[in-house]
Amino acid sequence: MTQSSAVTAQNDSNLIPATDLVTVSRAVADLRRGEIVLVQGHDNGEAHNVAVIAAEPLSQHGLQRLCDIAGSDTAPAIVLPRVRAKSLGQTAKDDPFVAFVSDGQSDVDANRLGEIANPLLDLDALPAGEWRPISMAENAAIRLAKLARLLPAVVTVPVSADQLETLARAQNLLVLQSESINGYENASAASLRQVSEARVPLEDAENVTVIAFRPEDGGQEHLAIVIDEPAKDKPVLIRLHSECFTGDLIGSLRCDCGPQLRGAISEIAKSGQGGIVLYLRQEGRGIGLVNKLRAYALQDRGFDTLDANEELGFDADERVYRPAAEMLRQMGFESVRLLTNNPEKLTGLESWGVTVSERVPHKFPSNGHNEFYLQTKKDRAGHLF
Ligand SMILES: Nc1nc2c(ncn2[C@@H]2O[C@H](COP(=O)(O)OP(=O)(O)OP(=O)(O)O)[C@@H](O)[C@H]2O)c(=O)[nH]1
Ligand SMILES: [Zn+2]
Repeated sequence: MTQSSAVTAQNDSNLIPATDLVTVSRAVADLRRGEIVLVQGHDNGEAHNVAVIAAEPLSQHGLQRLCDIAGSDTAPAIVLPRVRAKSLGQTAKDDPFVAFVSDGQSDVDANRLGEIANPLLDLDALPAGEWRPISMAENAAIRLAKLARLLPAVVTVPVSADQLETLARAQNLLVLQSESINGYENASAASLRQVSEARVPLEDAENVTVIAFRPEDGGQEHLAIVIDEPAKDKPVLIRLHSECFTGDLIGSLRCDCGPQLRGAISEIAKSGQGGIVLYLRQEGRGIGLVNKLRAYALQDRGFDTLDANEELGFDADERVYRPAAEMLRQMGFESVRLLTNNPEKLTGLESWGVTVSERVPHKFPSNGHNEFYLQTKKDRAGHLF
């Protein structure tokens, strides 16, 4: 499969421009290293911009810079998932995220805010202050923290339009539109292009080509593991496999990912018709490895796999399937037989134009450690075991 056999750019007028895609990707890196980014938004027709720093990592120096932007009369807000806010005593609001503003800047300390944001810590009372709904820009900032695979919690201060330009120039800070952040995942998926391929014989399938697809913003590559030479004019047997460092690489028994990955490769090889495993870089159902380890710590305290995600401020499943659909399209496959027990993968692929002609069950025996995990997927996530 060569690049020339494939790409015809997807005509999608709703996509954000490539320049915005790159800016969001740069902002993800800034947030991860504790830098401030500036986010523009509007609520009820009125501009509301914020300077944002991630609650993780949060240094006193970074927080001080944010307070300097705000001026001495304005305390920063910490934006938290509702579930965390509830555990800290907030009661009224039902929005998924809410902001807490303490009465004075003197109460604000980076360690304290870091503790407030950390759902693994039990805390006593908050400083005096009040809760308020979040703005569009703060909502986008939470999205950015999720894209950065950080805890979905940020610290913000308001910034006027004039101040925004001055700050961007004087402190070399990135300015982002909320719409660009919200449109990032789609545009990044649509921008995937084949960048390399090689033959990689595997233990369970000798005739294998691994093809790497990279998004234009330089984000993580997704991989197509093409087994034998599947025909393009009939439904191809595929598996969508979401990255799982613990299960795929070190043999974790907490999940069923390792057996599912190896099992899919051998089942496709045995079919004699060829097929594809798409290895998608959405570790931990899209929350990232570090947050998955946090979710495991919560599961060790009694939360199930779905509630643990939500306790951290994520959806139970944050995965997207446009990258998979885009890779299939570029390789010339329109219709698939999908190895899965997860109905969301069927609807996810179909919503991006791939025909799923059949679901092929993909169940493996439990191992003495993952019974509750599998049972939860069946009982609560609708998995078809
Ligand atoms: N957040 C979180 N992610 C987990 C947990 N256990 C496994 N995962 C992740 O879940 C994903 C496993 O997904 P898959 O095996 O592709 O899909 P599935 O939803 O189980 O559906 P199937 O196709 O039926 O296997 C991987 O990204 C794992 O890292 C957990 O307890 N918490
Ligand atoms: Zn796993």
